[in-house]
Amino acid sequence: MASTTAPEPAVRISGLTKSFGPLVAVDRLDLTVARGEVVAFLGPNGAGKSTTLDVVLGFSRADAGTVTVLGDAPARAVRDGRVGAVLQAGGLLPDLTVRQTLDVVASLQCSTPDVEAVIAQTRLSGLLRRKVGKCSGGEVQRIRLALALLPRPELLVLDEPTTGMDVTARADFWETMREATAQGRAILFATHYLTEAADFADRIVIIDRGRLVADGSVDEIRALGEGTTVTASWPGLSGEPELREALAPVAGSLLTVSVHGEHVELRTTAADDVARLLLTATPAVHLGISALSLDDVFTELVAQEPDAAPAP
Ligand SMILES: Nc1ncnc2c1ncn2[C@@H]1O[C@H](COP(=O)(O)OP(=O)(O)OP(=O)(O)O)[C@@H](O)[C@H]1O
Repeated sequence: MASTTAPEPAVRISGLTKSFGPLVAVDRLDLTVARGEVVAFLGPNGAGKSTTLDVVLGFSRADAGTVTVLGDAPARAVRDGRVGAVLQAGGLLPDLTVRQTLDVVASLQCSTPDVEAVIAQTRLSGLLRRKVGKCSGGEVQRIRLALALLPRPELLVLDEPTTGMDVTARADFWETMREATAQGRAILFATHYLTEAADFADRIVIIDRGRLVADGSVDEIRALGEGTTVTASWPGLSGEPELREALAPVAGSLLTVSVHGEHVELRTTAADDVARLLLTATPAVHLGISALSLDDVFTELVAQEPDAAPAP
């Protein structure tokens, strides 16, 4: 039940477990999305994102744990029009125009949606007479977004909404999202694109093999990656042993070392010392120092899960 003083979060997932036969797709997952918060849900293929979102949307039931949406059972919150979803597949009739599609869906709603406002928000006014079957992938996702916004939902759930779009279409979709969601509704979106997570979300949640591996702001996630990357060219370098020998005084600071021909790449907790040594005591040139990218951190986080994945 929603309280008048302290509203329940948009999504509260506690100990969610969901298996398919012997495969544990989601394993004791805890995740909360506050009202008005925008959360990106990341993980490699098969990590359990869609399985989790299916439970949040009431399409399937948890084997264990609890999920509430806006303080209610997921299926009920969805039925009451409090949740909008943008999914990848299904649901649209190719022979209807965009206008007809919006009108039909609007006519099925309990409340009277402001169709014109949604058309403006999702920049569909130039497409209204086009048949849905003739729209591009990016345009179809904008139509789906418009349909999801019609009931003015308090929570929007998007499952990889920009997959398959080119860079321009993706940027356009998120720009539209930004305008369409300026009203402070909560958003939970699954994505494979770290940049859109970093650009659009307040918080990033990463899962791997059904388990939570990181949950925090973009800066907090980035800070999980230890060290700084130092790159250089070393003309005539014979191999990694020669590099390691030269760096012996700072060996304790080295996290990773890789050598590709004359190209050297290191991760270290003492970038200045390593850089000084490379430039003064070795033939290395073209030195570069950079913070770890979000991609580096993501790769590291999902690679270091200790448990073996269940057999497929
Ligand atoms: N209905 C199902 N029956 C059997 N196995 C399933 C079913 N749905 C999902 N799985 C399995 O559960 C695991 C998690 O799948 P899920 O689709 O949730 O991952 P995901 O993180 O959304 O992946 P992707 O990024 O590739 O979409 C995968 O191993 C998948 O094969």
